[in-house]
Amino acid sequence: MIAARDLVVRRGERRVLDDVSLILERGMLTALAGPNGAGKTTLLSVLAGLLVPDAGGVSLEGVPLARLDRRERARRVAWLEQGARAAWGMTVREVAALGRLPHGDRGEAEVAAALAACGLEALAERRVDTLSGGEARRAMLARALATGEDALLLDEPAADLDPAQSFALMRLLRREAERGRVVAVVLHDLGLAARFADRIVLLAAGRIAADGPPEEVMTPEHAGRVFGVRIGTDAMPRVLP
Ligand SMILES: Nc1ncnc2c1ncn2[C@@H]1O[C@H](COP(=O)(O)OP(=O)(O)OP(=O)(O)O)[C@@H](O)[C@H]1O
Repeated sequence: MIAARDLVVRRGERRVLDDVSLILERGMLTALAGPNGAGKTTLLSVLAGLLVPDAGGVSLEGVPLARLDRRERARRVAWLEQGARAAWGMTVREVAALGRLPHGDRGEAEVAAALAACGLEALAERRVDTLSGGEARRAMLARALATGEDALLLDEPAADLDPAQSFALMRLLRREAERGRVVAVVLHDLGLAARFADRIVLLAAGRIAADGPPEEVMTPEHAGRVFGVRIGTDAMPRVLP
């Protein structure tokens, strides 16, 4: 598991993470949601060990991330940054294989499994700079999948994906969680979070505003307080997963 305790990140005078504590268990799919600027990316990058907090700390299976060398951390915690895109002419397979860099091996079986999981087998030899936005997003996801042993931390992986691909992504993440990984994912699509996540952590102004199963977190009261919008349960036609 990944445990974060009393995290504070300051940007100038402002605390963009303000005393955040949270434990991410293996086997659970956790969605991080919240308004723009709430601190989701900041939190995920601290959890990945890429940003050192001003106070507090993060541990992976009881070992402080700061004590792991960068290579080991990169092997164990896979990270997909927001808007990640490979812009040069590598093939999809080569991009996925970048996930094996911290392992120092070719990891052909892991790369093949990641490509298959992302539905990219038919595109494996295509140059990534010829892909559609959604296909390119899946190629970057395959890179993350090929890497991580313990944890997958993904920042808005569903951006650019159509409904079928979004659902496929969430099912894939559920399977990864069920295989015993820690899986945490930033989502702006609250419907997607509500349908597929085991747990939703709602961030607002650098603090945890709500944390629990979707039915407890996705309430009209939280939506009003955190996002300033009204949500209903019956007015709109719903796409079923
Ligand atoms: N390097 C930086 N310097 C100054 N302020 C920063 C820096 N990085 C982030 N911030 C600020 O910290 C706050 C939290 O940013 P963060 O990217 O974590 O938000 P977010 O919840 O991921 O937002 P979004 O949904 O828009 O991606 C924002 O107000 C942002 O402007």
